[in-house]
Amino acid sequence: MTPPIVLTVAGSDSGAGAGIQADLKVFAAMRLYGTSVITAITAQNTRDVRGIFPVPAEMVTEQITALTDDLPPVAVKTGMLGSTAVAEAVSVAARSGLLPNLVVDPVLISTSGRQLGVVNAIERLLPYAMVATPNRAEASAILGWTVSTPDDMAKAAGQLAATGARYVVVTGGDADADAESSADGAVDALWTGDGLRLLRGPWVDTRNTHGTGCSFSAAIAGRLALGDAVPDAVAFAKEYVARALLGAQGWELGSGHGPLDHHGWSGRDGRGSE
Ligand SMILES: Nc1ncnc2c1ncn2[C@@H]1O[C@H](COP(=O)(O)OP(=O)(O)OP(=O)(O)O)[C@@H](O)[C@H]1O
Ligand SMILES: Cc1ncc(CO)c(N)n1
Repeated sequence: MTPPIVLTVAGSDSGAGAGIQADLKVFAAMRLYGTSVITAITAQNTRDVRGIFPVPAEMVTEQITALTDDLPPVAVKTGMLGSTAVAEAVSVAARSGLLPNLVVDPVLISTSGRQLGVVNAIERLLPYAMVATPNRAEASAILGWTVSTPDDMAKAAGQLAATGARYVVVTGGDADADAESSADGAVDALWTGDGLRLLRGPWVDTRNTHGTGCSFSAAIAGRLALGDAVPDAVAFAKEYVARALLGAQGWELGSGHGPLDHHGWSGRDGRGSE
């Protein structure tokens, strides 16, 4: 069967744990055909982001039109956009209907603390999002108040719907900074348009968490490309990330936050059947 096309619009991570490289691994693990539009090049490893080279907005537009003319995606995710000009170029494409089933991961700061995006750029794109996937820090930056507990996450998910995103998942993966919340398991809050749900999964105790957010949003886009409804795609992505974290728990790649095992299906195929 010809695989569905799924597109990532994101930054390159030289360490290949996050960004474009992580997204393409997720798509490959799901046996989808992944394409990519690169918004910035980062010099990065498991410890830090050392340099950022932005791609000009015109070149981002040229990549998008080259793909939509010949390899049109069924679903799309965005990650690091870098600049307001790039976010504007991506918003123009979204407004023209070139980016269907759009999952917006509002990347603002890397796990290692480097600024990778700006709030007003993300806000331009959110009205076109089918799903937005901010973590707690990103939700806090967009809303202007500190999102911390599961109750806060649920409230934030509802408030973020006002940005125009149809579904919002506020993820709680940075809870390793916060032992109390990791004791509750891995909690995410989902706004579905007509209600809120808390999604709970087992907490995986590991240092290898580089790229969890990128992989999560890529897996959601992947399942949308396969025809899932959004809540099912989100549930699948949560389980996928948990498995990928477990698979890489014993890995020793780099001395910082190492990558996930994107192919760690434990006998499953990429489309979720045993
Ligand atoms: N240690 C963990 N154990 C289980 N699930 C986790 C863990 N860390 C993250 N997750 C899950 O991974 C998904 C992505 O969430 P997370 O909050 O980590 O994204 P993020 O902070 O944007 O990632 P990044 O660090 O790549 O920016 C969520 O479903 C979250 O619950
Ligand atoms: C390129 C890139 N995108 C996203 C993230 C966030 O994890 C990162 N560290 N690097």
